[in-house]
Amino acid sequence: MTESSSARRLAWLIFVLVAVAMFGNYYVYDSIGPVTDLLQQQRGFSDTQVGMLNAIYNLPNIVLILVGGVLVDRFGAARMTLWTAAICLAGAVLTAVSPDFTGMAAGRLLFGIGAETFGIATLAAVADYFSGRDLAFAMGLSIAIGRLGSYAADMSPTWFDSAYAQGWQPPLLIASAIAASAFLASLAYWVLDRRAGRQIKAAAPARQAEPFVLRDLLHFGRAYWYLLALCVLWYSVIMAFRSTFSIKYFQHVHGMDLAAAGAVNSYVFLAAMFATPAFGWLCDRIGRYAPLLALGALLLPLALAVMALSHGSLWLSTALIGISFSLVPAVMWPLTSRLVAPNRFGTAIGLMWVVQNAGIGAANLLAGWLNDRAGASAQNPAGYQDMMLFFGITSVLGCGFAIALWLRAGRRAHELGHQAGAATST
Ligand SMILES: C[C@H](NC(=O)[C@@H](N)CCCCN)C(=O)O
Repeated sequence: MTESSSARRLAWLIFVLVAVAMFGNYYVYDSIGPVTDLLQQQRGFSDTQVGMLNAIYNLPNIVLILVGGVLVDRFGAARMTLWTAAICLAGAVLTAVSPDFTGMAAGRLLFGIGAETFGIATLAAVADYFSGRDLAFAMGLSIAIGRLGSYAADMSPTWFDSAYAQGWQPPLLIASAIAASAFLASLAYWVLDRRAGRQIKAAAPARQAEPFVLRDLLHFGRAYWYLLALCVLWYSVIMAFRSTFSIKYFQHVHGMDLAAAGAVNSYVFLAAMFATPAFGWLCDRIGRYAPLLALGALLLPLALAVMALSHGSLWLSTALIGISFSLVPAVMWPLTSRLVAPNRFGTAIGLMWVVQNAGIGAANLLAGWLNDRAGASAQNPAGYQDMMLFFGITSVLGCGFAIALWLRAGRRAHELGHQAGAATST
């Protein structure tokens, strides 16, 4: 076996471990939704308390992820994946075994503190081991496996029906067991990284741990700031609409029942599992990041317009959202690794996710307020127009930043081909 083929095997072995860890992390993140009803029936939790179990995940991250990103650059992806997987495991166990709401909320808080930094560390791990040719494919595949974790959590009432029949606790203990497997995979990754990793890390320049200086943020090029703006605007719309309001909107405006509305929503997730790595692969092959990103960003306002203006079947708008939901993440994260120096990748993502978390929170609040103000309901479907207008304007702005990035790429191609040896066309 040649040195490069054994290096490739090791890189893919590490990828499998990181992907198992990501699956577990996304599963635990989405494990509260399916037990909501049981928590309300058996423990008497209110809607606000259940909402708090998810909101408390985002709250610390509005500040903490930047620190997490800096720590990833300082201590390396493998060590931070291991530490944060341990924090996530502790959080998942505390959530599952706590006798009261306060203990469960503390568990979710702990999980949230670990989970977003874990997300940065795992993206950095993939960037460490995959160079230009496979980078977008490997990142797309790892995100897809994370989405599979979310999908598995949504399907868990069917797959683990006997656990759900026993009450709220067994499903959360299953989530803890999955968090434990994520921790073991992170431990194995850390061991492998220490033993052999240094020889084979991608052709990219190695990360040199350097102290963080606030001034470094100013050295990110203009293309990075356009990407950050797109990240905030696009994720705010996609998360607030798809995860919070879409099912209700499909029921009230398009006359669907709950099962049909949920199915339409889940097709987007399902499609993303296959399409995200496929788009990553395409991106690696043609090396044109900026136009693909602009296309993905453009499809979101188009999908919303089709949805709001037509009353026929939702297949076209669902397909457009599905492509956007797959294409934008498949391009955005590998592109970020090209826009900044390797030893600032964690910091760059951390900064993007700080603003992204705040944006998603604000978009959820504003959309809910617009619906309440207009009295949106099944009896008053027109009441959803303001929300759709808000999502439409926000996504058009996001698309504007994607186009600005593309135009910038034409003039400053080197900014988008940062990695040595990477395909530099944009
Ligand atoms: C890779 C990207 N992740 C994020 O944007 C995270 N800030 C949020 C992840 C939430 C589930 N753990 C993505 O999933 O597209």
